[in-house]
Amino acid sequence: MRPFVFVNIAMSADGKISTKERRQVKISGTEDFSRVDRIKAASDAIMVGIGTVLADNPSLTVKSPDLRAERRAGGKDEHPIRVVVDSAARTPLDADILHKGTGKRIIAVSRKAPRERVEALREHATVVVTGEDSVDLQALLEELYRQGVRRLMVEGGGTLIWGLFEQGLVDELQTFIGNIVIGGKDAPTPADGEGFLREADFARLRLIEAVQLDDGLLIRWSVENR
Ligand SMILES: NC(=O)c1ccc[n+]([C@@H]2O[C@H](COP(=O)([O-])OP(=O)(O)OC[C@H]3O[C@@H](n4cnc5c(N)ncnc54)[C@H](O)[C@@H]3O)[C@@H](O)[C@H]2O)c1
Ligand SMILES: Nc1nc(=O)c(N)c(NC[C@H](O)[C@H](O)[C@H](O)COP(=O)(O)O)[nH]1
Repeated sequence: MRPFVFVNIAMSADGKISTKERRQVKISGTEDFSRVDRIKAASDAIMVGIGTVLADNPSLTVKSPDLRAERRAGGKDEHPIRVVVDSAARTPLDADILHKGTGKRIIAVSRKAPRERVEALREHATVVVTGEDSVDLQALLEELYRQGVRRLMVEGGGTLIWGLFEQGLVDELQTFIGNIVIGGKDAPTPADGEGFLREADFARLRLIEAVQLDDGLLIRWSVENR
């Protein structure tokens, strides 16, 4: 058993999620950022790849005091469990995700992660070890389910999202398309990695809704062939 997995990503009108130097850019406007806060508050856990932690240093906390109060009233921690997929245990010990806000953190590493890094991270987070060279995403999702996670939000980046699509582990995709053009053939996109080679393998989506937010468009799809 695994949680319901939905990906939320913001991309430019030309399909990029950051600049080619992986510098974070503001793609969402205020309406989309408050929507992101709401769907985060409605999730049991939120997951990112180590590339995103190193590039953006996100805290992944719920920003609205009202939404945090609602979670507390429902008997939950103020913030969802924060999960980093980090095969080689490279999460910096001073990363905001380890220090900002209360609640549980999980760092998922592989068996090749250096033992001293893993021990240092254990001071701040629960460390889950799966996979040989890179984290076994299926096994990680099963472990999150065992820990009570039923609804998991994935916030990127493109490498982790590709890994989840490649293995048929995504149930829903929410893409906000913002009103900027970033350009650059090497700028990250919502699903990077190798990409599917055969049409038969493509993830197939069904449109749930498309709504205007600010000067952009939010599109929600369910994944049909997971
Ligand atoms: N616009 C947005 O909504 C948004 C959101 C998040 C990140 N970003 C951008 O994305 C970029 C970072 O993306 P990225 O692709 O470099 O890194 P990422 O966040 O996707 O992390 C990739 C890492 O995940 C780890 N990983 C471990 N096991 C894996 C597996 N089985 N499959 C896949 N990955 C595995 C690997 O160590 C890999 O290096 C940054 O530029 C950031 O600003 C944008
Ligand atoms: N939805 C969204 N729109 C954007 O325009 C943008 N740049 C991100 N980027 C994702 C980023 O990696 C972090 O998830 C957020 O910046 C949250 O980080 P904080 O919790 O505020 O520290 N996400």
